[in-house]
Amino acid sequence: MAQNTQSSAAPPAGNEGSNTLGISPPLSLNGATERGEIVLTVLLVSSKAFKMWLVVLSVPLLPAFVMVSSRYCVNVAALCHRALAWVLRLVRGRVCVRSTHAFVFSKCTHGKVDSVLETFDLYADTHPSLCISPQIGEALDKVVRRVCPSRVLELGMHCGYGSVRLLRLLPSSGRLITVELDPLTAELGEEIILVAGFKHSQFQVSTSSSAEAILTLRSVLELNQEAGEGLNLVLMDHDPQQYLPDLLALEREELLCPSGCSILLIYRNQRAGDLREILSYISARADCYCIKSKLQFMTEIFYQK
Ligand SMILES: C[S@@+](CC[C@H](N)C(=O)[O-])C[C@H]1O[C@@H](n2cnc3c(N)ncnc32)[C@H](O)[C@@H]1O
Repeated sequence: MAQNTQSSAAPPAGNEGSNTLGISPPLSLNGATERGEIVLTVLLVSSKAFKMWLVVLSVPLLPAFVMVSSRYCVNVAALCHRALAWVLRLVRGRVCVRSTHAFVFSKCTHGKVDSVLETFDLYADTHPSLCISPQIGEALDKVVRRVCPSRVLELGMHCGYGSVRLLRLLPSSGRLITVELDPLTAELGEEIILVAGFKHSQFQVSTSSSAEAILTLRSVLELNQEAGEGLNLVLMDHDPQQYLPDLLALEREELLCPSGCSILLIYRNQRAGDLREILSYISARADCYCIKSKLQFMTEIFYQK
């Protein structure tokens, strides 16, 4: 029954001008359609002519256009890359130690320090990361090259980026003690330091809070107090709330080299206010402390007794 109803409603073949009921449109409507078609044709023709003129006029400008676009193309591409990287970091949300480790472990060339650092930087380009940035890294390198430390303490190892960066500039007799609160992070970070090619004779990972680690440092470092031995460089990159208590503990335990020790305080997100307490302590202790340099993200203080 339904099939019959449909076939009777279908328009007869060859009657394209009719609607489904077979009724022709009124004459006035046909006229309007024709006028519309004429206007459309005129528009098409004139737009074609316009395009042609545009092409003709732009030919002499082509070399200048190529020059300008090739000059700015790089910047546009870099801008697009940075925008995309920023979006990816935003979307990915939280810092993930396992993901950082897996990326660096699988993509770097094992045994090549520079490759390890570059792979960390590559990861941080498109993922949220707590590792120190290349900008902080370069400032850190400058201090390490100037101080030439033989005993270094890093508080806040994370995935080992800073440790690798420090270790590569230490003299052959140099030693790094690096402290990490979180056991999984400490384990994965230690593996990366080994992947970079360093040996346990050059570094030691202490899996504990900075406060606990400082209490054991004297025996770990096997310091000869009579010879005036101590730490030559301390990198604080853990919890800014702990910077002052840890500095006081290092002093109390007599772990800072009396002939001179540089203490680097890292602060992220330009939150220099985090350092207010420790800096007011330093300025009150002008007898043995001074501020050596202040950067946007790092302050170097110098201790000498
Ligand atoms: C900003 S990340 C350190 C980045 C690292 N220095 C680098 O170069 O990649 C801070 C690390 O400090 C650790 N941490 C936080 N508070 C700590 C504490 N009181 N003692 C030891 N480690 C701590 C965190 O678990 C985290 O892994």
